[in-house]
Amino acid sequence: MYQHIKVPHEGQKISVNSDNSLNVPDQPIIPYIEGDGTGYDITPVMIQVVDAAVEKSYGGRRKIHWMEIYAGEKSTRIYGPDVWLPEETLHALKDYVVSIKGPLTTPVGGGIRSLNVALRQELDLYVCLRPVHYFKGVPSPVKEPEKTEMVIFRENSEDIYAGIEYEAESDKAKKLIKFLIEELGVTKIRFPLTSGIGIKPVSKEGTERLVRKAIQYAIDNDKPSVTIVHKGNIMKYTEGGFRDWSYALAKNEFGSELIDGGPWSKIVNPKNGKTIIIKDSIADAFLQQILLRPAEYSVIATLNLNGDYISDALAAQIGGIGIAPGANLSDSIAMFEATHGTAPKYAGKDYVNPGSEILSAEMMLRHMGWMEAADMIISSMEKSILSKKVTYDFARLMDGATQVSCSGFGQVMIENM
Ligand SMILES: NC(=O)C1=CN([C@@H]2O[C@H](COP(=O)(O)OP(=O)(O)OC[C@H]3O[C@@H](n4cnc5c(N)ncnc54)[C@H](OP(=O)(O)O)[C@@H]3O)[C@@H](O)[C@H]2O)C=CC1
Ligand SMILES: O=C(O)CCC(=O)C(=O)O
Ligand SMILES: [Mg+2]
Repeated sequence: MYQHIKVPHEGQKISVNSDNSLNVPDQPIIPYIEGDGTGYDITPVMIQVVDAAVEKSYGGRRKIHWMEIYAGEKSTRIYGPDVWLPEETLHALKDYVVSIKGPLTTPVGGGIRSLNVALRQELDLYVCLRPVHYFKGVPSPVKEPEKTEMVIFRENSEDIYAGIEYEAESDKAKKLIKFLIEELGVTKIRFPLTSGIGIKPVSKEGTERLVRKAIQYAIDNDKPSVTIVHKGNIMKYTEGGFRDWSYALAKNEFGSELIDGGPWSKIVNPKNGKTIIIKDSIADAFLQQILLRPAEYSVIATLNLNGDYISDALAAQIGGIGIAPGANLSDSIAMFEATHGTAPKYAGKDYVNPGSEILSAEMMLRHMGWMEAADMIISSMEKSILSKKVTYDFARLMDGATQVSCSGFGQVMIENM
């Protein structure tokens, strides 16, 4: 029994088999978090579009029973002023296996730590999967946006997102800095008395489980390369470790062989005999390469902070974060969410592009094996963009566009199914 979550009277739970495959009933209960800011605008539109795609694909045989669960500002209104992430929300996310969320606000500087990061850590959703795909007709700042076709595997559980950070001049910062200086002989903290200090854990296990998924994805989806993106020249034992453990995993688990003495290597895709190149790129150089030579990159495996930056940069190349979906995955649990945040200046105005959240739901439907409904969302998104009835973010860059609201774009999508 939940305190505030109302379980729908109809519908069943999705369950997980011992091999981590899913049992998806025809009438699953799917928990959703509305989200802060523009979450209020985009989440209902996403639900309407998904319901329409499911209804049109399966004629009533299949139906999602949505179950609202709470986090962020809405949670503090329902559970009490300090309850940002109720225990029962975590319980429902685990128990119902597949879920979707809107964006949640994180204050800069002080205040609560990120609820988005907390959800990923609590549920050990160690893969942040963010496909970057160009839809024809979307205005883009690059000349050939269709050449940007990548899938980001962002490590989602460690790096500086672990939140081990101490405020400048606090007792803990002083203690840690003293330890570094006196016990480890550190001499390079330039201003020890006024430094805030953070710790960046990056592990072999954490790297391996992420990169294993990225390489397997390349195999399953016939991709030509996996690029390990890191800043291992500067952060030798964290980002450099990530690179070295990644190459080692490719060799030990996928039988990769060095190309011209390495470190690049190649594996043979067991499914079709084609070559998959395993390569690496230093993060700063990578960020200019994706603009200049995007066609050379396909699957990207990277650490948490790099993945955060790269996600928004690549989204911009294909038209912006209004159309950038994502998933947070463990071996069994999946929580889908857009790449963008709460865009507070537009909150409650029925204004922003619901495309990222809708495409995140499309990924969710595909994850559930509901391919027809997922395909219908993709084809309707394509038609809707080509019809030039689009939200402000596209309309301001498109010749001859008709600007529609957030809910208006949802209606356009439903009409195009
Ligand atoms: N997973 C999550 O829940 C995430 C949460 N956040 C949180 O969101 C809050 C705001 O972060 P901020 O840095 O402003 O980043 P946002 O992603 O919220 O917004 C930045 C800009 O991106 C554009 N944008 C965002 N969403 C949309 C949309 N749906 N349609 C069209 N354009 C969009 C807008 O650009 P323009 O001004 O050009 O119109 C907006 O000003 C912070 O508290 C942050 O921590 C951030 C990222 C992810
Ligand atoms: O947690 C946050 O507020 C920001 C998260 C973020 O930017 C992301 O996941 O891409
Ligand atoms: Mg981000």
